[in-house]
Amino acid sequence: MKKEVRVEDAIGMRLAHDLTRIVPGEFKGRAFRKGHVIREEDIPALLNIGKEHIYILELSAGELHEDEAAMRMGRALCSDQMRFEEPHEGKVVLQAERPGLLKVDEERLFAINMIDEIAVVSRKTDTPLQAGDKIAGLRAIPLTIAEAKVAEVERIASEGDLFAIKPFRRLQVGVVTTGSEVLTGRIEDKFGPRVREKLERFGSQVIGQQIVGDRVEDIENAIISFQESGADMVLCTGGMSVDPDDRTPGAIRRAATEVVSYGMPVLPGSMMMLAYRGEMPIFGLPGCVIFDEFTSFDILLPRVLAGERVTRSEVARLGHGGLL
Ligand SMILES: Nc1nc2c(c(=O)[nH]1)N[C@H]1C(S)=C(S)[C@@H](COP(=O)(O)OP(=O)(O)OC[C@H]3O[C@@H](n4cnc5c(N)ncnc54)[C@H](O)[C@@H]3O)O[C@H]1N2
Ligand code: MOO
Repeated sequence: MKKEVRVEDAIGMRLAHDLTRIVPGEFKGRAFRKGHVIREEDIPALLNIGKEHIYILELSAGELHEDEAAMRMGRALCSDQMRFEEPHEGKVVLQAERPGLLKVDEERLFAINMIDEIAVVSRKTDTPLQAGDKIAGLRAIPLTIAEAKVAEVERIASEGDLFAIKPFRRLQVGVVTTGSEVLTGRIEDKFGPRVREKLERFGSQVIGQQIVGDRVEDIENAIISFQESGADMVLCTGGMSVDPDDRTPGAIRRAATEVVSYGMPVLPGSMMMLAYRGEMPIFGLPGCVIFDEFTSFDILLPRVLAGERVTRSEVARLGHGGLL
């Protein structure tokens, strides 16, 4: 049961929920905490955030306060390597405790959000996470909610992890840089530092870089020699498009035992190639990876680092939302 009381008459009463203040561009957050006992000096501040009335609450059996509902959903959905804190403004946030690739069971998330008055809002599956990153926000929509709805969330959650974090492997990576302009020293190599920085963010490292020209055999041999000297992955840079000097795709084809895809429905990064030589992934990185902050490489690299073997049909699915 909830009853409305004018703020002027509410001195000495307890707030039934957190109250939010928003100042555009400056502040959005909790102005008053649930349970706060209203004092005479609070009244102007309450009126300033538009509260002329407050609720006085008496929960009936089978009814939960929004904070209790959020806490119970937090406990049900928090899996390994995640944490959450007490609710703020009726919402609990799940956060990653370690870096890794987020996996979301999309169908069961959908089932939970089909429960009326429940909102479980997550990052997209396959999002790379750093420690401390948010994974999901959980809340009941009304101030009080039927306990049965929260129990249904708990039932769906008990079928297995709705959210999981796959750790990143720490790979030893070889870089094969193609292009006569780099080999002859006409221009300075910009690919090496670029991919080194991307890999280090995930805890992997470049064990060597071979600067070769545009000859197919040289590119192929460089890939094979990296594998023989213990590389877990090889990145080939440049020479991925349609000029007569663009020989990298052909060389990767010769070194590979499986070509997953040459070309991806992602822009930028449509000229990227992914292949495997045995278990070792080989990427062909087009020139845009030096230039653009986020490309198809940034979509696939975290998945490969999390130990997933990417398939052709998964690549094809990237077209939806692939215009970055
Ligand atoms: N007619 C077409 N033009 C282009 C196509 C196409 O399909 N048809 N594809 C476009 C796409 S997409 C990309 S991305 C770019 C570049 O593709 P490439 O991987 O073939 O890049 P390169 O030709 O090797 O080099 C382009 C540019 O970048 C410079 N470069 C290359 N490597 C390095 C390096 N290690 N350090 C610094 N700079 C480097 C190179 O000198 C060129 O200036 O093609 C589009 N065009
Ligand atoms: O599509 Mo390219 O490989 O710019 O980006």
